[in-house]
Amino acid sequence: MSRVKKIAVLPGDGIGPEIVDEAVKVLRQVEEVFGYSFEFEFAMAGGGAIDRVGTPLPQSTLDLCKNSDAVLLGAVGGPQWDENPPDLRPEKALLGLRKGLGLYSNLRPVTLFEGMEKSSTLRPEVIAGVDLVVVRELTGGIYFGEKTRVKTEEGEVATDLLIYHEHEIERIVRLAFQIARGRSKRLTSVDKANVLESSRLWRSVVQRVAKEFPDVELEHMLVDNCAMQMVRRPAEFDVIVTENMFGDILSDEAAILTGSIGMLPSASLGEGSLGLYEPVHGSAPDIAGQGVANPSATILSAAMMLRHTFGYEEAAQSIENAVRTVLRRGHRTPDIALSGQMAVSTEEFGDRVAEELVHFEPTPSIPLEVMF
Ligand SMILES: NC(=O)c1ccc[n+]([C@@H]2O[C@H](COP(=O)([O-])OP(=O)(O)OC[C@H]3O[C@@H](n4cnc5c(N)ncnc54)[C@H](O)[C@@H]3O)[C@@H](O)[C@H]2O)c1
Ligand SMILES: CC(C)[C@H](C(=O)O)[C@@H](O)C(=O)O
Ligand SMILES: [Mg+2]
Repeated sequence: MSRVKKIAVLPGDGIGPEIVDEAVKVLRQVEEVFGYSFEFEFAMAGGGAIDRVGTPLPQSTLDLCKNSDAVLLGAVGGPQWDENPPDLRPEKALLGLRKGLGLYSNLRPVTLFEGMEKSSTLRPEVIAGVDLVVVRELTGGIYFGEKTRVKTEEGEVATDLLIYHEHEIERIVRLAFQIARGRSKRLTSVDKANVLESSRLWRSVVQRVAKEFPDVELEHMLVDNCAMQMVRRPAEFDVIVTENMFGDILSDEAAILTGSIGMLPSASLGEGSLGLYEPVHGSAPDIAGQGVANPSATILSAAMMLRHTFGYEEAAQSIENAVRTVLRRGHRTPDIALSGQMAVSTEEFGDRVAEELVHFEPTPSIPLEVMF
């Protein structure tokens, strides 16, 4: 019997608590079905933490995460904190967690589940066969460079430093090559090397690391072209590796290939086994508290946790298969429901996925599998 795994749970703001509840429900069902044991410890992060204790990422939360096997996060942020000074922004919690836990690689699988073509606003024939992974650098680049804001005679001036060290590029690029090797052996490196020096460094590091992976077909693509190709011929992408901000933007765009931003999970990993698992979307203040948020992204993030941190591959697949089955049966939240179809609530969707786990039978197809 494996030892109890400790999971730090940070529901956060907006729809965060609603979607995290469903992922925890599914993980509890995994305990029942597979005999694993999880210990969930809840903690504050984001806007709620600012309101209660005056900081987005309390030291106690960071310590809990460091002392856990994995972290499950909902989302942070909301309009009530939008005017806060930089250090009192909910998003600081996320950036602090990623940096504080050394989680430099962010895997964002983009999978089109069967029957979901019609849920996207894109034409079904354009998105047919979409199955790609965005590998996003997560602790460097413009998000973490020095920021300044000064008043001058001509008005205010603000700067954000975009800085990359060679070693930061090298480790994420090597991981992306390894992932590509385990999939279809195609890697697209996305940069803006026609303008940015940091991108020229990025490209030269990619070219150097590529020599270790002669079996992987590499292409370089400028980010503006990539944004266009992503909706023109998305099924031709397999693994995309890119820097922090480009990865943020491209992954939201890629979400629409799957039907909704509510479908995209993520894993943030570093050198050790500790990982942070969260949906790609935000706190969706416009639908918070209504019970209509799509919990798939968070449930699928829990599956990624089982795979990447705990090595529970069969249980991870069982969650993915359960989501697939529930969607195929037409149980869908409003963001992905077809017109004329009765949508289910966040809670009902989670219930259905949890019920489906009981009926799991392993299949050889693993669309979300990322090998490294
Ligand atoms: N990881 C995070 O915590 C995270 C990520 C992105 C944005 N944010 C924060 O969230 C807040 C809102 O940001 P935003 O509106 O730009 O992005 P968002 O992702 O929260 O919402 C964008 C749109 O997608 C919809 N949406 C998002 N998740 C959904 C789901 N699970 N089911 C159905 N619909 C869903 C929302 O209703 C909204 O219309 C901001 O404060 C932002 O900084 C947090
Ligand atoms: C909220 C924000 C800091 C965050 C990011 O840009 O990394 C979010 O958009 C994401 O994609 O996880
Ligand atoms: Mg984002």
